[in-house]
Amino acid sequence: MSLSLSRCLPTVTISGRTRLSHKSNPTLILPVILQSNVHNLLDRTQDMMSTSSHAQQSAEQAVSKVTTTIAPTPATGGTLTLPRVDTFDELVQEIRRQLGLTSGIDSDDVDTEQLMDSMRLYTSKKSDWDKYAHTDLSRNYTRNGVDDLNCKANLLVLVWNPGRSSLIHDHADAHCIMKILQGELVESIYKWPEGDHPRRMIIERRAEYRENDVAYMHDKIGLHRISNETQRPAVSLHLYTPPWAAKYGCLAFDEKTGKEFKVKLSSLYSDKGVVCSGPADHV
Ligand SMILES: N[C@@H](CS(=O)O)C(=O)O
Repeated sequence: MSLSLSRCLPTVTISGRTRLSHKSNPTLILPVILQSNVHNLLDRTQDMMSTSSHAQQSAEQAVSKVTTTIAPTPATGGTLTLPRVDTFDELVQEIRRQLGLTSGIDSDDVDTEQLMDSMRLYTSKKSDWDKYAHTDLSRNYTRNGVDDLNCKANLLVLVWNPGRSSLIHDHADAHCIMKILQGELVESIYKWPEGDHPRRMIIERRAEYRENDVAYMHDKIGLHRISNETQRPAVSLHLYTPPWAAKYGCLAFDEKTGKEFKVKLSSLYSDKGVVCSGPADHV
């Protein structure tokens, strides 16, 4: 039973979530219904055979089998079913679908946990995304456009040179989700500077990420800088939604004084695999 279900459903269930925000989407409803049928079956089985603890045990086992078979659980929470994401292109399609379902590009419309779950479901494969991953040793990193997701976001592949970092910066009130596609990156999270006096910026914490890790950042959490502290290039996928930084730029900060300055983020090193001309204006 578990085998045939997993074969016919190209989906993955995230266990423990109570929220089902894509009620209108049949690709999501179908597995949810099927899973709820299994639960109905269990209820009925339990009603009919309430005196038989053996039957009850088997029914419970049946449900747990289905859940574990169609439900690797990268996140915690109730029950939410997401499509499988086997390739980079499928991940882009899935992000497009999720952002397309929101009512606008207001930051509050975005279900960042679901986007992060889909990013987690994809296992990085270099041949999938290599055409976007342009390297330029004269820069700290390159910003390579993948998709603008119906103008609702920026999806970028960043290629980080060894020993290089971004500036400390904000995210223009947008959500930033980052998945490591190759190598390792370190995120240093800083407090927003307070007061008018120049003062060294305070690091709140450091996080180390490896291939396939997914991280989230927003101005409400603080400011950050990403660094490649290894001797090898690293590659990361960044989703910015809404695309405010590309539209309006973002703020960067001097680590020693906390002084802020505006940075444009509208130009790309390459777009959809094709190298663009023009100077870098990124952080
Ligand atoms: N936000 C930076 C990359 S990172 O340091 O998060 C950028 O888009 O260039």
